[in-house]
Amino acid sequence: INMSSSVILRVLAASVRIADKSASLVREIMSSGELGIVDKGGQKNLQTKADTSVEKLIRASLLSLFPKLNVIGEEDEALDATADAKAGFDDDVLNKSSPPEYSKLTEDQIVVWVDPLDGTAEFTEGLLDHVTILIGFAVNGEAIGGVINQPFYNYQAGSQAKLGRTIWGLVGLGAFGWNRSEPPTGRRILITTRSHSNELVNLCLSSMSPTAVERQGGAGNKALRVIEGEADAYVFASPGCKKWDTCAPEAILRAVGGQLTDVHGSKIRYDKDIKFPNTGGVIATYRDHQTIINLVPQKVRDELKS
Ligand SMILES: Nc1ncnc2c1ncn2[C@@H]1O[C@H](COP(=O)(O)O)[C@@H](OP(=O)(O)O)[C@H]1O
Ligand SMILES: [Mg+2]
Repeated sequence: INMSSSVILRVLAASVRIADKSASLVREIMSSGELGIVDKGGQKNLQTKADTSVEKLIRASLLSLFPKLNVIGEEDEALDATADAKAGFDDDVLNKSSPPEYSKLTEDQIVVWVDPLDGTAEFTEGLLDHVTILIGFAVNGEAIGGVINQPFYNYQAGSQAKLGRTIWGLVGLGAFGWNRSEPPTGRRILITTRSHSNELVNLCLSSMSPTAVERQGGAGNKALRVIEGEADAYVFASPGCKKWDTCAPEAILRAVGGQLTDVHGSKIRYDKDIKFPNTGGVIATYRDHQTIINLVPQKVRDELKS
């Protein structure tokens, strides 16, 4: 390991490898057929053995290398000392040079938001390409870097296709591992929740005169669809998403010039002592963010306070 790399690049390089190991674990649990589904209460709020085992793996691996990081995860599992923490570092990340603004960051300044399995409801239903593993990094309350691993990418592409992929990014450096198809001008495909819809969510969508509305699981998955040009905006007028759902997606969007905010267009904060829910909802775009924000109806603005 190149110890001359900045801390943020080393944390990212480790996280890319940890996310890879996590993806193998998720695929193993899926093929075992024993998902161990637990209902956490509320609307489609599920947990599986994959959520808890992956969170333990990510937590143990990161903290064994960087003990001063602030790691916050969806499942809040106690640290499992038996998790094999040796994942190594990704060379492609280490070979980049850190943007100057982050070169002096220290471990304790970084807050890591972990969603071990985003799109859990869809995972239990076999909609495997909606599932992602999210590791996001925040500094001074802002999402600055992240990893999105899609463990079942290509699962319908035949047995020759390589299963799974990793997208990572850092603001000021860019994001890697994605491919954009430029959408036709004038199109407005909105992408939103599949399993957490309600009247307000639908009111917001219908007020935006969409060309089409797609309903898919996962905040990570939906952000990727926007980045790659399959959808024009991710719109979720609900307080149901949490910081671990949006930190990595927001950082990667920002790294490629996009935005992820609440429905008022205000930045989401990721300080270590912040409340978890994104009470102002979520809107993400690759471009023309303000155009979408301007279409949010007053009733939605009134009901979703930042
Ligand atoms: N009403 C709600 N209650 C609980 N979780 C919600 C929710 N609305 C959204 N979420 C969470 O936000 C993430 C994205 O939601 P969706 O897939 O519906 O777009 C999911 O994360 P997890 O799958 O990691 O739990 C989901 O559980
Ligand atoms: Mg999630």
